[in-house]
Amino acid sequence: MFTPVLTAQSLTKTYGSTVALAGVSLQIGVAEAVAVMGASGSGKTTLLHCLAGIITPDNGTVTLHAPQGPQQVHQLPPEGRARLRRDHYGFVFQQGLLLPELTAVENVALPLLLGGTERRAAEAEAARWLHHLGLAGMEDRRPGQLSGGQAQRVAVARAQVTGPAVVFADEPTGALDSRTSAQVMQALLDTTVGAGRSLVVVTHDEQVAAGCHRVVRLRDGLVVQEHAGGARPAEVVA
Ligand SMILES: Nc1ncnc2c1ncn2[C@@H]1O[C@H](COP(=O)(O)OP(=O)(O)OP(=O)(O)O)[C@@H](O)[C@H]1O
Repeated sequence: MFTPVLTAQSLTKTYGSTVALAGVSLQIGVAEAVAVMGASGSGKTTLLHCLAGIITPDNGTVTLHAPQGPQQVHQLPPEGRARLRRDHYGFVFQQGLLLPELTAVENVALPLLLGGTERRAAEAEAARWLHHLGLAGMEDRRPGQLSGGQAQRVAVARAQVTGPAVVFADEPTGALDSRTSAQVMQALLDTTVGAGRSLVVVTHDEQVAAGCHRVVRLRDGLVVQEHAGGARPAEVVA
């Protein structure tokens, strides 16, 4: 049975005369991995940012089906969207966006500290995630002392540490070779859909999309194709 975690309806967004989204409707299911693909400029990042409450659409609605009731993401003021992102979402970007002056464990602990968790507990939980992602022993390294794949796994750990309902990833493997890319994508899938969470991943990489349940293709700000990816729910849902 398909249970939606996120519902977007008729999203539009323009920047001056550029139409980034021309009316996109999309549902993301609980424990579903959805790849968003399309040519450069087709609106992928704009869609991800609308779903994630980073920006608001000009028109249309985004509803997060949170345990405490539906949240109208598009109507929230900036501070409400910031809270929603902190409480319900995780993020992984192409370059990881780790803070260079913090160690791996401090980077991963950061979302918990911002949410009010005490430092010792936050760092213990962060270390647990690093261990889970095969990074035991790297806790005290700074991002500059990690390989690209290791840094991305730290970013995956940071996205998961608060137990978000949905993880958004924008080209999470874009800077990696294909073998490392496959490992990072597997880590993302294991820690999201493998734990009952949802994943929305913007990618140009067909291999990454093949690991998802569903692939949505955009052109000129519209969904022009939607088809199953390579993953079957029964294989990845714990
Ligand atoms: N902040 C902005 N200001 C002006 N135009 C923007 C802005 N953000 C996006 N755009 C424009 O909106 C359109 C869609 O951009 P978007 O980044 O969503 O595309 P994309 O599919 O993610 O592209 P890419 O694959 O190159 O990252 C593009 O024409 C882009 O130039």
